[in-house]
Amino acid sequence: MSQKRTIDAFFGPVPKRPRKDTAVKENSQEERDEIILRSQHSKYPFPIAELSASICKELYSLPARPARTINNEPDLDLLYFEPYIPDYLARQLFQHLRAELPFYKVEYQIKRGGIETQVRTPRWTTVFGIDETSKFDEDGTVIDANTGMKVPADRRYDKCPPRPLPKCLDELRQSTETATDCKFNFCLVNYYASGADSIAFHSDDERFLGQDPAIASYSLGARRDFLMKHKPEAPNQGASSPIKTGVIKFPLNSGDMILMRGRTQSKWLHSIPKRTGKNQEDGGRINITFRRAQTKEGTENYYNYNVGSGPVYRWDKTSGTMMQWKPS
Ligand SMILES: O=C(O)CCC(=O)C(=O)O
Ligand SMILES: [Fe+2]
Repeated sequence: MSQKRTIDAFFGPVPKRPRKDTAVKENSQEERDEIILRSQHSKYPFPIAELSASICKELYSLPARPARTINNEPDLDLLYFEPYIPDYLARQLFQHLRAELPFYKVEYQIKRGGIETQVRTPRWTTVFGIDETSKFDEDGTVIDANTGMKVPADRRYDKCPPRPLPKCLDELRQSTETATDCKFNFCLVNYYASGADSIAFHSDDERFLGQDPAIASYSLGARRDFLMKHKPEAPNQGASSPIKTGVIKFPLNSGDMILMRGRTQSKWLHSIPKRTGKNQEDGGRINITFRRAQTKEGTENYYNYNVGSGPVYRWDKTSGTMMQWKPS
């Protein structure tokens, strides 16, 4: 057998078992790629496979193309990597993440015009990370970022306990930090199973992200339109002539990454609209965003809306759908 790669202590490998269905060749690259290491944490429903050694190596050569700055509209500041990840690699990443990550279909209540409505998130979601007041030690225990002491029970961490980024997402985070000069402590993942899944116009400008947050957003899989429009300005606010930009459309391809920064979140809205008709069955799309939350309220918010309190789902290759997962 070939050598085991070194890994962080708390991502300890599941005992190695050669796969029965593969003919083992002597110390070849294929053989090394057959050894599946898994990230583990007490708050993961199941261990999460790492990327193969060969995919991992490819991540070091990213981004595939230098970024283009898009700042030709009022308050808009984007870095567009077209692509960040080349197509063949984006395809492998898509397959890996869809098969390996735990997903959720979060439901929550909102009050509109005094009436309570139940909302079912129109896509699959999952999240990993912790705000900057805390971090994980080598065993995966939540410790205070300053003192290094174990964080005592905190209501904001109780309902959905925080969990670290698995190695397969953490490696992309590291690449993203190097390419953008930004720091991230959260990774949110959306899976749009078909064109019927969507995200409505919104901005990611919560207070817990601080002023003018930078958010890196990756697309893998099916091409979907990313729409942006300026927030309406109050009539007598600042500018002598009101801002009229209309809707800007980015047809995002697999492997593309957009870094939204500056006033983009405070002044603009973005969305992924549904696709209808013959475009609806598109094979699915994964969106990964890296963000930096500053307070425990951020951790609470992200887990509430991306994990929630419902069942865990996992991709089922046979049926090609997400299936409810139960511990065996
Ligand atoms: O899927 C996308 O590209 C956008 C996702 C998004 O805006 C969000 O998760 O806040
Ligand atoms: Fe967003």
